[in-house]
Amino acid sequence: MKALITGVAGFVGSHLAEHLLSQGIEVTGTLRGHSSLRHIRHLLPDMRLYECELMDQQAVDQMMTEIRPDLIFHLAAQSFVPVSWDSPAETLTNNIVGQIHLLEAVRKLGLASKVLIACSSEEYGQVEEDEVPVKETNPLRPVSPYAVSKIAQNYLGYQYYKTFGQHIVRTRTFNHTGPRRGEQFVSSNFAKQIAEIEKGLKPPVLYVGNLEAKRDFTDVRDVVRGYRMALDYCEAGELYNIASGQCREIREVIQILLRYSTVEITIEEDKTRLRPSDVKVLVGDYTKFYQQTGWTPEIPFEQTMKDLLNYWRNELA
Ligand SMILES: Nc1nc2c(ncn2[C@@H]2O[C@H](COP(=O)(O)OP(=O)(O)O[C@H]3O[C@H](CO)[C@@H](O)[C@H](O)[C@@H]3O)[C@@H](O)[C@H]2O)c(=O)[nH]1
Repeated sequence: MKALITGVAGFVGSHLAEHLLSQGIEVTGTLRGHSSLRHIRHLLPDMRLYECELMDQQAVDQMMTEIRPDLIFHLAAQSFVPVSWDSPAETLTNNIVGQIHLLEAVRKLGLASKVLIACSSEEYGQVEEDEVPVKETNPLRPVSPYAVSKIAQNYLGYQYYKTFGQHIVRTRTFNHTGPRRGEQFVSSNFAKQIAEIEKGLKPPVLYVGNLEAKRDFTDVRDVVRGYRMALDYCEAGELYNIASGQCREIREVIQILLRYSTVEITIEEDKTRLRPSDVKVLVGDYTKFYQQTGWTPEIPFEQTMKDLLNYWRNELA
């Protein structure tokens, strides 16, 4: 069984590669020329890397001709919401066109690959309090260019399934975190700041943005287990929420991280961290995914936060 992971050098890609390799699957991961290998260096003896620019159709065709994967996990994307306000055109182009090139290669080569498209709960956007936990059928009210790019990826997946019969499964994953999470994302950013304060690298002030937002966090290691199950058990053309079903105010993330630390801190709002529009509440109903696969999250959020803090302590050591 051969799997292709696009964006393997990223946070989710590295965990997914680890998981698939542990199951005896042959893994090839794509990355861009300038990507750092620090999250995947330990996997290199067992995994093939393929430098491929997804914006280049010819490069994608060549890679797919060589690899002919049974499973494709399409993760590569511009994934940080605030960047999408600074660079909306780049976010939309990267996230949409890269995926078109991948699906076009599958079509032109007549491959029977099963494809997972990593969509996002951000697509739901402005969710009303009485709509949570949100089901896959909830209206979409996107409030960022990133959300729009993910809606496009989602519907392109649907369209290629309908038009060409490709085996495409779409997952709408809610927030996920854990060791190796990029430092710009909220839980990782706070954990890194706390680790820096512990080491005396910065004054005991934790800079924050909007602490009133509510999110649904799942451990990345549970998410990647779900991604494999999605291609094993889910129906082509269908869309599934992957979530924990638990709602947490961002403020609570700080409280939990601080339980594992002895530092005294003050919290200060950093206005540059506030967004032009922020999704107020996202909590997912993953009943459909559970019924199809038997998947449930296993790692408690507290454990995830402990592991994330330890990750940053090791990085700074
Ligand atoms: N990044 C960040 N966010 C902060 C901060 N303080 C408060 N927040 C709030 O914390 C929430 C989560 O922010 P992020 O971690 O940046 O994640 P996101 O915008 O919810 O998007 C993530 O989840 C999506 C799934 O819903 C993913 O699709 C997306 O790629 C990303 O992982 C947002 O409401 C944000 O305003 C801060 O200092 N930094």
